[in-house]
Amino acid sequence: MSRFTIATRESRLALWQAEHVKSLLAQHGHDVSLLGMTTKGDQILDRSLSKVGGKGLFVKELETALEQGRADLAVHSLKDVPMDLPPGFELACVMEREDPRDAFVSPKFDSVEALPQEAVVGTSSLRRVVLLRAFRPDLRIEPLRGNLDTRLRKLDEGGYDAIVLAAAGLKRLGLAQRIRRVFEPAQMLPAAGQGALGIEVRSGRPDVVQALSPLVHRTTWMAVEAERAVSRALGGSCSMPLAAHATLEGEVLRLDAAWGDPDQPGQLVRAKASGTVGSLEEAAALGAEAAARLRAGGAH
Ligand SMILES: NCc1[nH]cc(CCC(=O)O)c1CC(=O)O
Repeated sequence: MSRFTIATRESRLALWQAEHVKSLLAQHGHDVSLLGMTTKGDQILDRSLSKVGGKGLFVKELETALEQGRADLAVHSLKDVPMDLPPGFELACVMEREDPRDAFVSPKFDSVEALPQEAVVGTSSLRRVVLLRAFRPDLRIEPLRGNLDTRLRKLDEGGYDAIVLAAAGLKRLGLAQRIRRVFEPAQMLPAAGQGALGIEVRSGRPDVVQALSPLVHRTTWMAVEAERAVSRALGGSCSMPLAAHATLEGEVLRLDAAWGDPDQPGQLVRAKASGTVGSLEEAAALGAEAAARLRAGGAH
């Protein structure tokens, strides 16, 4: 039984996730404390993240804490974790996925179909923008940044008719009652890794990897490995207008991916790949296959 420190961001969702891992590790007899920190990504609320360095801004400070030995593990929403970690770091654990779907949240309207012409929808996700435009080109999509509570507050203050958020975050924070409708993946394909938690460690920490092994959810890991491989093959950034969603039944993995050109509203490229997978490498190979199909269809 060991003592571990978890580096975490201080948003309500990040703290929920870190506490969740803490309690699971405690059930396995470990003594765990949290080290809360504010990252650059949390401070930048006015600009699009893709313009200032991408979502990696959410993980950098946590990695520094791992590097300096101030913490032993960092818990992340996998969606925010860059496709390739910097040298010296590794993904030691992927946990069981929460709902991977996007949620429609609105004080007045039941679904995106119920929105009037030219309604204002808040999201800063390029993926959500290109997918929404593909079936509702009339909507006025306005930027919306900040943590979940901030985004809900901005909706309640009347700035938007509706917003789109990950169902997982809302459910984890006990805000599921705010969900008016969950989008089926066929309509709003989720982001690679959405709803899954990933745990990062400094390389060369077999003690931490060992302690985390009971928390690993292999089915989720296979699915997100395929999803992340799509993104990696198309350039690795997590701020691309890209969606990738995989499910696993037995050993059969089915992967759907979509890419939309922000400059060509309404045009989406879609691709699928499926096959039997017995390892993370095989799952990643299906992701690369879907990415090649997207590229052949014009994704860049
Ligand atoms: N982009 C921010 C982000 N990163 C992780 C989640 C929560 C859902 C998850 O764990 O994937 C969210 C909120 C959202 O997209 O609405």
